Amino acid sequence: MSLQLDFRIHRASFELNVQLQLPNKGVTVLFGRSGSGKTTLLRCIAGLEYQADGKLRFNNQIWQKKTFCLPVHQRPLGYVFQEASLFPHLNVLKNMQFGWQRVHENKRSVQFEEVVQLLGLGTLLNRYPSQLSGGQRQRVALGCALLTSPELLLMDEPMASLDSTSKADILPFLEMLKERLQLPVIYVTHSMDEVTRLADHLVYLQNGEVLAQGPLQQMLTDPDLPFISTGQASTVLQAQLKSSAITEDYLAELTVEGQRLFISQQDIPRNHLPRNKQLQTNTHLADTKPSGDAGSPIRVRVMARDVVLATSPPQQISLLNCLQVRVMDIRDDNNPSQSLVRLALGQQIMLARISRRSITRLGLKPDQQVYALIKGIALN
Ligand SMILES: Nc1ncnc2c1ncn2[C@@H]1O[C@H](COP(=O)(O)OP(=O)(O)OP(=O)(O)O)[C@@H](O)[C@H]1O
Repeated sequence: MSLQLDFRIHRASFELNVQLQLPNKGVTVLFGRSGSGKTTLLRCIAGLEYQADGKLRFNNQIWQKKTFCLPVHQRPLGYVFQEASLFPHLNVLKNMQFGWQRVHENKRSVQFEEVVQLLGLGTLLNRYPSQLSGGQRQRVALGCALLTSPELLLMDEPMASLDSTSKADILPFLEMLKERLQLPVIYVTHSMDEVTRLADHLVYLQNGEVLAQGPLQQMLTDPDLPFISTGQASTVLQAQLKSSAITEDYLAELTVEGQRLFISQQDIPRNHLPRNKQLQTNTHLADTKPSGDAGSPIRVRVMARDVVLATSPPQQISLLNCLQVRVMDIRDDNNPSQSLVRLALGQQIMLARISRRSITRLGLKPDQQVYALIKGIALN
């Protein structure tokens, strides 16, 4: 079960040549610089690029081959664009009913009320698009796409036109959507924040070709890819929230590879918090239904620059998190005073950016057991 594609497009100043097999679950992010071909590839999948030569198979359905191209409207997909495209003369309810009513009852994979609740749209149903903020419009556009009961959701930089407050508003909804609906999503962005919050699988496009693809953590820590050499170098740890996790001082206790990790309660997605703690945080999600699944996986982004290394566990120190890790390798950084250390934490990989002087002073070497110290407030 997957999406298999093989596309070529020749334009005067651009060529796309992409062969991919993508997982049919979770969020696949198409990442790359401006002009690398992300939108073009998404449009090929939707059937909107009429010059595209190639093949496309979604699960057991052939959407395109040499002699055949399934028309766009017959592909079971939803498409969310950079700018929400809503009917201006219809209120939110009618906009959402438009696609919903066109799907036969037997073919509906979501309930109308479920989508309204999931996206927190209950209080907006009587408003017209002109009376909505950019983030609210995008939530409605997403709702409209979901109500067509798609088997695949395509999202092209859905937050690119939003300010940072609206982005922060909408990201938790996307996280919840990903968790609640078993709907594969292909998502275009060049925001590392969105990548680390949403991606399960990452495809790195460069000049119309796939430079690399793979699971998120593997891609973010791959020494041959540009991610580790940026100032934003980070990794995403897969952790679990303990069931009695929220402490009296508003920290959440997680476990990662059998070790304890504390982060601020406010950085836990609201739907992961035990129910009695849910109203204390993220109040903009108040009209969505929480799941409260303690023990469910939580991703924690750790920036390489926020990790301190020690050869013995420090005493009397304010840092909350001290993880036992093994040095995998040490590489020169773009900044000549710095080194980038890859660390094995059980089956997972972390990054630390520390000075070359500290590497020498501590005598750090591959395979050495060390302690990675991270401030709780540096994690989210
Ligand atoms: N309709 C078109 N006709 C001709 N060239 C096009 C057309 N659409 C896009 N291009 C070119 O194709 C290349 C890939 O464009 P595309 O929009 O897919 O890139 P992108 O990675 O999505 O970029 P961005 O991140 O800026 O949105 C670019 O060089 C662009 O100028």
